[in-house]
Amino acid sequence: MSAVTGPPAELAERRDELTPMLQQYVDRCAEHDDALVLFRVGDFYKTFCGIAEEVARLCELTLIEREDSTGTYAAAGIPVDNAAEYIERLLDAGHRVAVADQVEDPSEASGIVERAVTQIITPGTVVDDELLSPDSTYVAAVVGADADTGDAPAYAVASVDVSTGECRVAPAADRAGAREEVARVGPAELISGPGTPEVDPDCPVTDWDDDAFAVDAARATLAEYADPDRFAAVEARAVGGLLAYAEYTQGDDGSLEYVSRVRRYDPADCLRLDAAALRSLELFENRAGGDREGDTLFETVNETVCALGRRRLASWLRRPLVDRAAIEGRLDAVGELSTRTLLREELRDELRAAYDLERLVSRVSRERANARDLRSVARTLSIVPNLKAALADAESDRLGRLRDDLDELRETRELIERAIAADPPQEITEGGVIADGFDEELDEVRSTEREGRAWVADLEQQERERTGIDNLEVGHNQVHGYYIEVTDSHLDSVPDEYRRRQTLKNSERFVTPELRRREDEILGAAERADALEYDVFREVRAEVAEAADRLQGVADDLADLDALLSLSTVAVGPDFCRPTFHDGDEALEIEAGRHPVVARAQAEFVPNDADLPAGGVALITGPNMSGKSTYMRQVGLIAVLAQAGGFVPARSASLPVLDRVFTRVGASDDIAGGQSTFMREMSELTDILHDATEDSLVLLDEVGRGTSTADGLAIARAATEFLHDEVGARTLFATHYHDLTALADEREGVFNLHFTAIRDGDDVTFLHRVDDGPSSSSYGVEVARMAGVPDSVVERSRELVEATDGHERAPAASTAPAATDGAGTADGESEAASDSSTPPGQQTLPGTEPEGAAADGADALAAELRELDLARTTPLEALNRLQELQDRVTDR
Ligand SMILES: Nc1ncnc2c1ncn2[C@@H]1O[C@H](COP(=O)(O)OP(=O)(O)OP(=O)(O)O)[C@@H](O)[C@H]1O
Repeated sequence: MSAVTGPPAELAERRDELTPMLQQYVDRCAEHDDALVLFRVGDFYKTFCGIAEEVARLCELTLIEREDSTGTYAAAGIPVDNAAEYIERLLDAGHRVAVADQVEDPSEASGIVERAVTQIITPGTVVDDELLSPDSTYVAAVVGADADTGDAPAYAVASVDVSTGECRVAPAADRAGAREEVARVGPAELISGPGTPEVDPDCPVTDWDDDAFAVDAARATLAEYADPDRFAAVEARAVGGLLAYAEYTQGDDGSLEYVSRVRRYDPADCLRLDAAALRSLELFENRAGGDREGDTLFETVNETVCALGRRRLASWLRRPLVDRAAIEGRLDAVGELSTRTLLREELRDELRAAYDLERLVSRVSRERANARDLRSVARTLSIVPNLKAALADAESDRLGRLRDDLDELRETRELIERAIAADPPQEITEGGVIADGFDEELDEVRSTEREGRAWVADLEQQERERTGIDNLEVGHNQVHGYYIEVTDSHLDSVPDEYRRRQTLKNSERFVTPELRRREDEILGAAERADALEYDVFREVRAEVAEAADRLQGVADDLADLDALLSLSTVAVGPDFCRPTFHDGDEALEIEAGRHPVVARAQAEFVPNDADLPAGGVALITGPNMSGKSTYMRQVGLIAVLAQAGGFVPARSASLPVLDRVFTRVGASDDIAGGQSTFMREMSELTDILHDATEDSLVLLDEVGRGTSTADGLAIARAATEFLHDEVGARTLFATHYHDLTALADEREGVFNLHFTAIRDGDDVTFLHRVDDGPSSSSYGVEVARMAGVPDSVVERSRELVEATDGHERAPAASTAPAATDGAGTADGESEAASDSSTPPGQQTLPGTEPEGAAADGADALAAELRELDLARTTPLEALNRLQELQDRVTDR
């Protein structure tokens, strides 16, 4: 119960004195004390007291005083007709919403109409179309095994999309694995009970009844959807507890019949991307936290034409394949579609007409579908024969299978087309829903109604002729029904059987016994027709619901086809190629690769090659903004896209099947996210060092930068050595620690790459081209010079850097097992062997004493100099900073 939810105190304490309506409100609030209760009164959802204040504040509604015999209360009302828009605001503010609807027909109620909560709307369980984005919306639960029983697996992560019925559960070996799976699912809401571990999700967490996660209760819930014996205890608890929650949120509807399959899956069966990788590769969100069109890999390659395909493509990118045959299967289909332009466009045109069949079917099963929804089901089914025909000569296995599997569901479609009116209204209780000719009884009743109306329509003319009153009129109003109106000047001509009904200013209104009889007949028939239509509609809907599984099968196939078409549409773009895969012992080779997102926005994008042998570690140096991160991400994205079954932006790509892509983006790059602490950096590094395998791709960007230079360098070096010596993962490591480049001479398989910039007068041009070998270490000072720093200061900086270079290699080398000859420095100069007497982290500066306080000062100075981020420093700042440093050196 939050501060504002639960029964308002001023009402609850005197419940018995309240009006019956407010008593009901208090009761519903008490039953749902964790949600804001919206209480249906007429055309509004009303709220009272504290809840009203909160709702009025968040929805910018007027707070009114409601007065009755028992007192005055604050009240606010949300109009039922556009409730969705307001409910969305309440959800965004972190609330849950319980909708209490009238569950009795007001005309039949004795006393106050009974209201019950029919739906609880939470961020992860919305089913209302108006509140749903086209993307998947999951609610998830994580459960840990009971430590005493030593059950395996240790954790399970369950997720369900209540709007489509997609439900899955995955085992996880440890909490990190569970956390990673939650990140991959990306739920809108996470359910937690006392036994559930903390996994820091990026979404609201809802406390949920602990009992639901107890193994017996959970198995009992699960038994309604799947055979509980297929699941380990911890999996059954996670998915059973979660489904119980989903049922609870759907109020009266109870069991979610359309959850027809609960799938178990193993996260290791896909290319694993943890939260850090999803974020830094910008798969679904750019690092600024948005998903602006074109800013993410997903938006860049999303050419789907229907919601089904959009969600499918997202799930393929979130979980790329690791099974080579399955990858090749998708690539074959993408390849075929990419070369057959006409077929591709024909299929896409057909799919544009597809509605969101998954969600429609779930609405049909939940008895929430209206007549328009059924028409949309039929419309979607009507494209199936065309798709099958278009795919008749498809050659690839995958497309052939799709063609053969696609189920036309002819009977279901015909049933809907025969039964439902062509353009039915939104409401299913007000008639006009069922087509003529479908139900005999309905047809009869309708014809009675039609005849009656025709008789009335003719009456005016007939009576004018019979009575000779030429301005006699037949009309209708709500109160008196049909009447015959005669102006006062003609009252003499009114026949005897006319009965007076109403006197107006200049006229009188009459009825006749026959008109009354006809009226009753019309009204009776209309009412009967509405009731009949409703019954017939429900029967038709129930019959369609019987085919729910088959319809979901069609939805599945349409989703696959749209996703394949999307990948093939991207594949025909300039310079995309089909990747090839090898067993993993060969190099990851990319020729003229491009970053799919950056290259799309940048016409002048410079393609780059990559050649990373098994176990190879590439150390990438180069000035800020030269393209290091882009290059590394581009390798990662090409791998992800390829394993999702897509063509890749390169001239050629020969790839291993990766098991995971790890990324660690250094502090400076993450600052925008506001969450870059050194601690976080290290814990992500720990995960990588623990979990990477020789089939993994590791992308490290400026690791160690969040701490002092010496520590950072030591950590970066040790981590690189570990990855190379112990793990054997393919690694790309972008670093500003120039000293790290010496590792290339010590370890086979470690090599240097660099990015350069060239100077032309005052202009710096970044080539964005990757080249072999390390970059020049004196680049920072060059930038300072270009920025206009005075010559004397630049000269002094150069001296300091050279001196530092000469000595700083000592600590780095001293951590390596083998002594080094110090060759292969930045400038290509050979340096003397390191001074092994210099302690780690200490440098000697020319013109200063090598010992004591002065040496410490020089150390600090050198460290500060190296940490200067020149690409992000304005000339003025640089000048001031150098002045400050110079002052310090001169004072000494
Ligand atoms: N291959 C390329 N062709 C054209 N432009 C590129 C290329 N690679 C990167 N760029 C451009 O250069 C900018 C900087 O690239 P990137 O962030 O990769 O540099 P960086 O070397 O990692 O910088 P830092 O060290 O500051 O993190 C990018 O935003 C992009 O616009």
